[in-house]
Amino acid sequence: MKIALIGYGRMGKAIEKIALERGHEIVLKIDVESKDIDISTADIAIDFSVPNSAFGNITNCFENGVPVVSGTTGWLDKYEEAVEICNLNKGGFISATNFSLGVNIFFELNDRLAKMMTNLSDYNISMEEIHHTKKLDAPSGTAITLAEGIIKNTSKSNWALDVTNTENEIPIVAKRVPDVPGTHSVSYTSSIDTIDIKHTAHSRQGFALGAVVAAEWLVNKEGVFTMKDVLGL
Ligand SMILES: NC(=O)C1=CN([C@@H]2O[C@H](COP(=O)(O)OP(=O)(O)OC[C@H]3O[C@@H](n4cnc5c(N)ncnc54)[C@H](OP(=O)(O)O)[C@@H]3O)[C@@H](O)[C@H]2O)C=CC1
Ligand SMILES: O=C(O)C1=N[C@H](C(=O)O)C[C@H](O)C1
Repeated sequence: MKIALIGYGRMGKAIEKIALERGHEIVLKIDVESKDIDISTADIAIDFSVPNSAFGNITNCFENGVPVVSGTTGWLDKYEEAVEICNLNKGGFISATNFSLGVNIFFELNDRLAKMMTNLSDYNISMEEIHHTKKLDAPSGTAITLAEGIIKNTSKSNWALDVTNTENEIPIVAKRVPDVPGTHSVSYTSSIDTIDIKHTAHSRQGFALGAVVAAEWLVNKEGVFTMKDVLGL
């Protein structure tokens, strides 16, 4: 595949390495300085950039017939609008807050646990995410997806950052610690015990490999898909 990388930071570089190892070609590297780029020379674009550029770059791909795998977080309030533009252009799109196999299994586990806890009102839910200090958004996209999984399956109606004692919201604590690739945990605490589930990424390799696998899966397809489709979960 001829891949355009949108964003050539920590993730862009990790994706380049894995894509080359798997026999793909990087034909474009797009960053904030890029001007007059002809994206249509690529078979697919992989976007890991910044929240305020993602929507424009992604929809530009759809308008030029290039499918997109996007991992950028912090812009997803415009996701439905991007989906509409993808469908209008008969494009291909996968956006995921986390491309690693492990986290996608963790998402399933989180949904299942939330279902089991639905009627157990003695337990208080809380979440924590820990990332490196260069991260622009908080809470992480992965934490928001986990919270959405809990909201879908319990009486909680929202999530909130750094709150205590809330009836309807899931409290999320976001910590920033040098060099941490991404750690997420969900806890259910009662006076008797605590149930914790936790995912710890040891590097960015899982995110990058998942994004390249998603691109290989999407390249000749039309439609809007998720990592559940890619992984058959
Ligand atoms: N879904 C997933 O599995 C994962 C998602 N992420 C998400 O991916 C995103 C990128 O993360 P990461 O690589 O660590 O961040 P980096 O800051 O290392 O990389 C972002 C890159 O985007 C570039 N950029 C800035 N403006 C534009 C623009 N207008 N067009 C294109 N590129 C631009 C930056 O360039 P410059 O430095 O010159 O400003 C930088 O090279 C984040 O939103 C992060 O949350 C991260 C890991 C996994
Ligand atoms: O910015 C990061 O680094 C990460 N971002 C994603 C997120 O916001 O969930 C995924 C991963 O945790 C790393």
